[in-house]
Amino acid sequence: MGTVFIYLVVFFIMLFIWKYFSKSSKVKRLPPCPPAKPFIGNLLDFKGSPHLKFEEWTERYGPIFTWTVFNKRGVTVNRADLVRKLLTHESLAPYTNDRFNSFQGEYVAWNYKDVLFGRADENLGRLRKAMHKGLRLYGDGVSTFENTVQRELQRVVELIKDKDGKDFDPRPIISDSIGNLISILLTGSQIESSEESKRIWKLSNLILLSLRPAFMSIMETVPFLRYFPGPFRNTVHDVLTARDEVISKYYTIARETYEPGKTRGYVDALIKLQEEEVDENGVSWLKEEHIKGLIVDVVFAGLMTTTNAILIAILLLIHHPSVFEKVKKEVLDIIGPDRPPSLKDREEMPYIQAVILEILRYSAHISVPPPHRCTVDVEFEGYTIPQGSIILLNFWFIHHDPEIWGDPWQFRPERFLDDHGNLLSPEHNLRQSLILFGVGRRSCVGETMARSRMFLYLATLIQQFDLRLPKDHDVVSHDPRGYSETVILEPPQYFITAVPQT
Ligand code: HEM
Repeated sequence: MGTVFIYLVVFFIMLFIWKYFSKSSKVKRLPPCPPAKPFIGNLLDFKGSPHLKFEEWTERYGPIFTWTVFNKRGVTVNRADLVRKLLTHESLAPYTNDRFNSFQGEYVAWNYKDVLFGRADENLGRLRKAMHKGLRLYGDGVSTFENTVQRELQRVVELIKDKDGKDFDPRPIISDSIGNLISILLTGSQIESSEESKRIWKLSNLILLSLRPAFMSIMETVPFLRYFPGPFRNTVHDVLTARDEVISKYYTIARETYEPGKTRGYVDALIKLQEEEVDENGVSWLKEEHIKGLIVDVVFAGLMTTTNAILIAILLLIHHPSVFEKVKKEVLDIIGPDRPPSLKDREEMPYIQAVILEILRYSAHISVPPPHRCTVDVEFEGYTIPQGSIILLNFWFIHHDPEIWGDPWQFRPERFLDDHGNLLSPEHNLRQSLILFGVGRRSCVGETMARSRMFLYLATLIQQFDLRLPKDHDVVSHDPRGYSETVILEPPQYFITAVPQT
């Protein structure tokens, strides 16, 4: 009874907020909007996959449309050239690259002390730089990274050989392996137990769940719901518990055992930066909570994105044996059967590069990246995007737009090659339409790492095995329209056969 009363009070407060904001809107011309219900707006439209709903709306309302959930307005942008303009044009970029008020930013990232959920304030540039430095993917860092991944891949190859040519589900092997790499990246040490792997996956899964548009809009409109018994309080509790477990494992221990002059991994590199970048009073701008926030970012953004990209890649390759044979030939011609693939090989391997681009385009598995927020009323393409609007980038449609791609539902790496088999230059129209890692001030900080890991994993698996459809299990479709309903898409469970290269 008490809970019902509380929810009724909440309902009336929200009704008041909605009325208040509806009256105070003095926007000139809004983008087209699908029909919305009084008070809740388009909330019910987001029951399923947001990216599929957005695809439907793009076909009906065009490249920019708007929607509401309670008093929150969202604007969705559905063309690569428009995304580029909105996020990078000098007259717009200062106002379109903030993130929005979020439960994740406030609670999970210690009041926006990270990059992923962090505000576009004076610290953002420094934090992005700190993250780049911590990831150490330049200079000597590249060979350290390469050696680590190569060693990890030897372990993966042995695990797959143990399957003895029988069907197996590659997810546990790949997800443990990427988890292991994250652990080595953070502290220099491997994951010690399956409990540890479960811990970082639990945190990532919970953050992913809390990123659903309906959940976020409700949490922003009525933040105090998190204090009342019910699903919101439970989610908040679960995410924070998982976050603290990860931090105590990766930050607290690294801090206690830190030795100046010795950099075991990302956490040490950040502690070192904290010691170096101090003002005249010896106080660093990089606070302990920033370091923790950056750890949460690497765990969440680094784990799910690449694991799913590699699993999608394997699924696509077993369904496209002619692509597999072609890429295998390139791997064996350039690298040969014995030596581990190295990042330098990439320059001579246009086909595998085209395959990786096409895997990421075809699946568009970051279907709707983390929302941006408009900090002032912005005039754009004849419309007003009102101050405070959430801006969502519809990467799903952008990478499947038939006007750009012609046959978007065909997996065809050749689309990224010219008549001589060379990779299209980054300036080519099609490459410009590919904005998988975002553009401008909030583009992906982990792009180099993600691309490098994908290359090394795929080149090694293709070199060492013939990857084929399963013999004794149902064949699962590779079509991304059937993947999970979360904002980072993941393929359903599937089985493969891997015959070792003789
Ligand atoms: C296939 C793999 C990946 C893809 C496709 C991808 C894609 C993206 C996209 C689309 C964004 C949002 C851009 C925007 O908001 O405008 C983003 C942001 C971000 N990514 Fe990635 N990402 C990948 C892997 C990674 C990895 C491995 C890391 C870290 C180790 C990472 C760290 C981040 C961070 C911290 C941000 C937030 C940047 C900011 O807000 O300033 N990502 N990524």
